[in-house]
Amino acid sequence: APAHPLWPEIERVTLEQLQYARLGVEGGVWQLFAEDGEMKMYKREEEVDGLAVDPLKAVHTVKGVTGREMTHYFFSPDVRFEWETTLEQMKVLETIADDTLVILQIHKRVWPASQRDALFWSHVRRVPNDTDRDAQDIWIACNHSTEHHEAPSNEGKMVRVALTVCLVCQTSIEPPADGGPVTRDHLTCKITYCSVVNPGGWVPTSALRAVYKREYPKFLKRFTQYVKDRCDKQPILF
Ligand SMILES: CCCCCc1ccc(-c2ccc(S(=O)(=O)CCO)cc2)cc1[C@H]1C[C@H]1c1ccccn1
Repeated sequence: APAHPLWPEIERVTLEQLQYARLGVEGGVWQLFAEDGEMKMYKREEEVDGLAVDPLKAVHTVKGVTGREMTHYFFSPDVRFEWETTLEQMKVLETIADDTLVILQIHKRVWPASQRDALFWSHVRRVPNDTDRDAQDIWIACNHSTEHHEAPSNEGKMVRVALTVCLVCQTSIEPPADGGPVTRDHLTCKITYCSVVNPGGWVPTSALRAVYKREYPKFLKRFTQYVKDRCDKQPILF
């Protein structure tokens, strides 16, 4: 494993997020707040220092793509502006490895709040499925706020959010009955997207919850559709 000062934290947080995502939405603590076809979005209403920091967990089933493809496009900075509509600027501050980056993102201002930026490490990895041998491996992409000497301190211009986000994907293959080749029609990708965003500075709770209710379903729907479109007619990446 690369000898980088962030590596122990990246390893710990990524595996913690994997366990957190795999807990699903049992326990009755999660409130369903949006549904669209296979996509179900849950939240928990929590406040930290009077700020709404509502953990979010979404589950979705997407046909025709693999978990490797889904997490690849989520991780890749090159395509982020294709699907992230709230992004104004993005800069890769450090390439720690080909699967690990430090990224600074400036998001569009969301009225009535002041503009926000996010500084985080981003990591993607394949995790062998330890419970079900003949299942496909699990793929996880994880973004977690970090410090970085190259990130400009905004001199009060921008408010920095704190976030931990993960996208966990499990691919299933239903092989064709006639023993023919596996095509995208035989693929199903089960997705769990988790996010906890601390807005970093005061936003009226009602306004923030309205933004979450509007932005998160749009974001996950647009992102997953983007991956389906990109993968259509392309060779399958398992
Ligand atoms: C008044 C709003 C204050 C908080 C604004 C804010 C900033 C960043 C983020 C955010 C940052 C990263 C990610 S990601 O999953 O890592 C993908 C890469 O971009 C996801 C969401 C969210 C929000 C909250 C609006 C909410 C919102 C929700 C989904 C989309 C846009 N805005």
